[in-house]
Amino acid sequence: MSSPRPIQKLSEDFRTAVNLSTSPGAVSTSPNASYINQARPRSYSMAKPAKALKPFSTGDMKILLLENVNETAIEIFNKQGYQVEFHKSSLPEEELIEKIKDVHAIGIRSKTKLTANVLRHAKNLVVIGCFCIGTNQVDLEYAAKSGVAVFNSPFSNSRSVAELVIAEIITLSRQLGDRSIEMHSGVWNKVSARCWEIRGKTLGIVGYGHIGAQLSVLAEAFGMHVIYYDVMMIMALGTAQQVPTLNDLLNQSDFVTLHVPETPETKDLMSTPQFAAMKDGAYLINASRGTVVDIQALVDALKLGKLAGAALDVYPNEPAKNGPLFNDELNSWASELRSLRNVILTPHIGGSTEEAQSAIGVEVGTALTRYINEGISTGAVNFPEVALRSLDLDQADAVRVLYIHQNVPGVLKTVNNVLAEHNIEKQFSDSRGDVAYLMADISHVNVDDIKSLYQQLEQTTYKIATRLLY
Ligand SMILES: NC(=O)C1=CN([C@@H]2O[C@H](COP(=O)(O)OP(=O)(O)OC[C@H]3O[C@@H](n4cnc5c(N)ncnc54)[C@H](O)[C@@H]3O)[C@@H](O)[C@H]2O)C=CC1
Ligand SMILES: O=C(O)C(=O)COP(=O)(O)O
Repeated sequence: MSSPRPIQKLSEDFRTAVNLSTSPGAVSTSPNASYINQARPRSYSMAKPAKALKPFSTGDMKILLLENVNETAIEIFNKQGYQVEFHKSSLPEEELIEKIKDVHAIGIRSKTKLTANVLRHAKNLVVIGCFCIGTNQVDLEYAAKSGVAVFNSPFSNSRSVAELVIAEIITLSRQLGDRSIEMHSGVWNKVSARCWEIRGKTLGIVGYGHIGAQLSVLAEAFGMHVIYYDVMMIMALGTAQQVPTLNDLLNQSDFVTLHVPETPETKDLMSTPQFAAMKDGAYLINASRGTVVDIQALVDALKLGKLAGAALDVYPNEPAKNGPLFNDELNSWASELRSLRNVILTPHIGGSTEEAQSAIGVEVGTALTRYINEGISTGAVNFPEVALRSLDLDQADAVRVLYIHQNVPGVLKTVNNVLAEHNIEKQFSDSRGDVAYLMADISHVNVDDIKSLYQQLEQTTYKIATRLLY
């Protein structure tokens, strides 16, 4: 092994050698102890001090955060010395395209649409963070094929959504929304007609995943009988029962609540025939995605008195920012829906609690930092999941190779021929669909080797993206 050199010096040498400034190639900087302590996966041995790897010198990494991503994430990125640009709302497509051109990472929530048309302008993009559960707003396949990993927070706001739904079940059942609106306009209207306890009523949960299952437990604690429909066979919690078809659920439930992802199969899952199949006087709750309900058909069912009420948190078109924007221009049925009684309308706040947002900020912020600094893709939603134990601090002449490529035969042979001049200490490779990802730690590499290694890997036929960390 050659004698260790100051890491900052090595970084400068490499930057000069390969003439890279802010491209997603690779330059390391000095270790950042706070990151090592906070973010290292628990399963990693801390027996030997780990070498911190970064692809850019401090300050080169540009992160664009939209939609009021929580300050816990900003703190994580600031500690790394990354440049953070923060916006409270999402951006119009043209502005987004301009901004995404030179950023290395972007953090969004459910509004920002990262379509192929937007992503093709993102020449330096390494990673996308969805600071929410849903990832339907991102073209995941296009991102993967461009070598961009996508991370989300699979369950940090599930409890918040489940609690909101419990509140809505009682609010609908007791017509609390209407009573409150009346009182605010000075009207005393004491009624008990068609106001019910929820005890003993049947809750039908469509989609028994993280949110549906959590809700099931809470609802049973209120004395409700729970049934659920899911495309998968899922173990029932408590005394809940899975039913074989959506229709079985619809014609037994007093409350139907939707917790499915946005997919082609769930588009208009609830439309005229499904409302017809529901019990007379039942209620619908949707806190999943706006496309899951045909809202004009819901308006008709409510007007006919078939349903006794509904609570909607999500809509096919949602405003990009706060303000008086929920109108017919956005969704043709908006004013008709707003005029209906016992209909609760909320502005996509299911996951909007201090607890959820702060947890999501830490979770996704940490995942992005780990991917940027170490290449670890565990938990990515569109990408092969690859991780290696960290390099030790004393491994000054070691390089971590991150090589994303098309998943075709023969690539590893070519790449290993390039790497074989060095000592491959450890390597791991995985594929997902058309994309594969190789991570290798190699030693006995000097600065000139790094340049040539980078160039050789960049020239391979099936390469999608290369990063070298050291
Ligand atoms: N309103 C809000 O603020 C929030 C909304 N969401 C939405 O809620 C959705 C569900 O979240 P999780 O429970 O965490 O997801 P999950 O992935 O844990 O569960 C979804 C369940 O739906 C089932 N499913 C999929 N397609 C189906 C179909 N066609 N019919 C019946 N079941 C189907 C799946 O098998 C799975 O069990 C998210 O995808 C997101 O769109 C999530 C968080 C906050
Ligand atoms: O987590 C999700 O999927 C949500 O729908 C919440 O979205 P938001 O973070 O409020 O834009």
